[in-house]
Amino acid sequence: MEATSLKDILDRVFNEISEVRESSTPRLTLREVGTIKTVSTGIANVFSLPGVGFEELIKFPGDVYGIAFNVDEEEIGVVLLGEYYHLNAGDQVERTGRVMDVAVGEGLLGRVIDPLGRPLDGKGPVISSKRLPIERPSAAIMNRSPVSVPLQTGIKVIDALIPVGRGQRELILGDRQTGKTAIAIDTILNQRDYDVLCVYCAIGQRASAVARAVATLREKGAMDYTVVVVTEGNDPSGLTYIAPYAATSIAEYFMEAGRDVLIVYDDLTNHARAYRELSLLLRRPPGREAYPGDIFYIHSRLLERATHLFEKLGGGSLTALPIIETEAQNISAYIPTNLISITDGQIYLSPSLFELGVLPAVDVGKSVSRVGGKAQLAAYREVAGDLKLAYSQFEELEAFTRFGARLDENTRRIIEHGRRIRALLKQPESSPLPVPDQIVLLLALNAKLFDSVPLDRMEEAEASLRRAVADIPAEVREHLKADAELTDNDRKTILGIARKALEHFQPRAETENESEAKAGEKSVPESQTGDKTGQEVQTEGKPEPEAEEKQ
Ligand SMILES: Nc1ncnc2c1ncn2[C@@H]1O[C@H](COP(=O)(O)OP(=O)(O)OP(=O)(O)O)[C@@H](O)[C@H]1O
Repeated sequence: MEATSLKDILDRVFNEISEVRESSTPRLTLREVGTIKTVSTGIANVFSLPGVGFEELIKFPGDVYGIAFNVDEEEIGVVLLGEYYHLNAGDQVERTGRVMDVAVGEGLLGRVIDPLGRPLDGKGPVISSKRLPIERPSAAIMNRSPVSVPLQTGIKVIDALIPVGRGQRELILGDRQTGKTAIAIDTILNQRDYDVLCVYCAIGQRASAVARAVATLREKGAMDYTVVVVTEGNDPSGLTYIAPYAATSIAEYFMEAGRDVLIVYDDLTNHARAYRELSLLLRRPPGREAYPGDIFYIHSRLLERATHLFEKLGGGSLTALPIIETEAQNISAYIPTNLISITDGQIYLSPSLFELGVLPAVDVGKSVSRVGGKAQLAAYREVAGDLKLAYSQFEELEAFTRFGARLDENTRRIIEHGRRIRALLKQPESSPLPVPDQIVLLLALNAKLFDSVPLDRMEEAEASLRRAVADIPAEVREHLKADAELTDNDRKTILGIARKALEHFQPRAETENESEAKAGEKSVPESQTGDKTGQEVQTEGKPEPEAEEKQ
């Protein structure tokens, strides 16, 4: 009995000792540590990290991370994502075994963050339960659905003549200060009524420009459905380089959850420059304009992620509006041509139109939307064809008026109509127009109801017609919003209301006294001029700054 109990005791003690031994066995984790060889602007060369993978995240002292970009046998070129002034040759760095990822989720809506997900708006930490890698493969062709739903920008000239569809990539390009950001921000503002989430990615922008954009979004209540990802001009180039990829992952999370998303990259010129800087510092061979050979690939793999997913994958979409700055209107420079060939169309902003006060300064002749037309609402399609034709005819003929040439009646009419089109397509910043208002204005314009309105009263006439939109019966207004052809009855009702709203803007008939007074002043009164001359074209309405300054 005693012997058994002694054996039991010994067994128990033995078991306990083994348990203690097992639990106290230190868990060994492998840490691969390398050493900094050199540090330069935004770049570090590291050696003794033989197992590192391409684009792996490397941890530097002071909680700074870097991405392994050049992976050679002897050393690794690392792009730094933070301040590097405290780093020295000889410092130790560590492999992390993971690639760069970013926090995603609903908690990001309304926030201003940097590409690493750090808050910049002073509203505390960003709440998110999921992270996605910043570089992800784009959707397979079989998972993509055709672009079929319009993305209303609320900007008349774009919605009517250069329509954008959900899932499309439409480039906005133009010289500096031509209103590129304004178009993108207005498009975001207009998404409030359409349940489209937005991501605005400011890449290497001036802090004041970013602050202005965020203030506009906040003031107009657009931050509720927008995420702003910011890198400023003085941020490390590495951070600027990863910004659009991180922003796209944030947008893709929503798209994969079945939502429609709009992403703005403002602008990819700064992105290309940051990549060029990094590549030159990493001693990659420079090519055209000193850009590295894979400059096309960095933008194509980014924009390829914009798409419209199939219904079985949730049917979400990601529409991309990349922005590019041109120099001296040179749209055939390297980066603009790359982007033009990657995207499904471009909106070109002309500095000369901007100077003439034609805002937004969209040059319709140089702008195109390759897939948006298929997604355009039927009511727009009805007006767009005539409008485009009339406008391009006008642009061709406008040159003649500069020389004060005598114009026949038909040409004069085309020019007068074109001037009304140009005046009506003007639109102030931050005031996107609802679809019914746009279609009513464009129908009236096509029906030449504006042609007798003096040019200096066009704004007033437009406002009057917009007020009259409220008088349009609800079922007709629904037709305008729905993707349905307008019936003859709809058209008649709309034009009837438009005629009434515009009747006060017809040129004032001269009273007898006024005519007599004029007759006294001039030997040949204007009303007696037989044919309409070029001089008359220039004196009608307000003197035309467009025609004069273009000389
Ligand atoms: N439709 C408009 N109506 C009135 N002003 C406008 C309009 N569009 C743009 N502007 C004004 O034009 C100026 C330039 O606009 P914006 O900053 O959008 O241009 P940008 O091309 O993005 O400039 P940058 O080259 O600095 O990025 C701003 O002062 C803006 O307020």
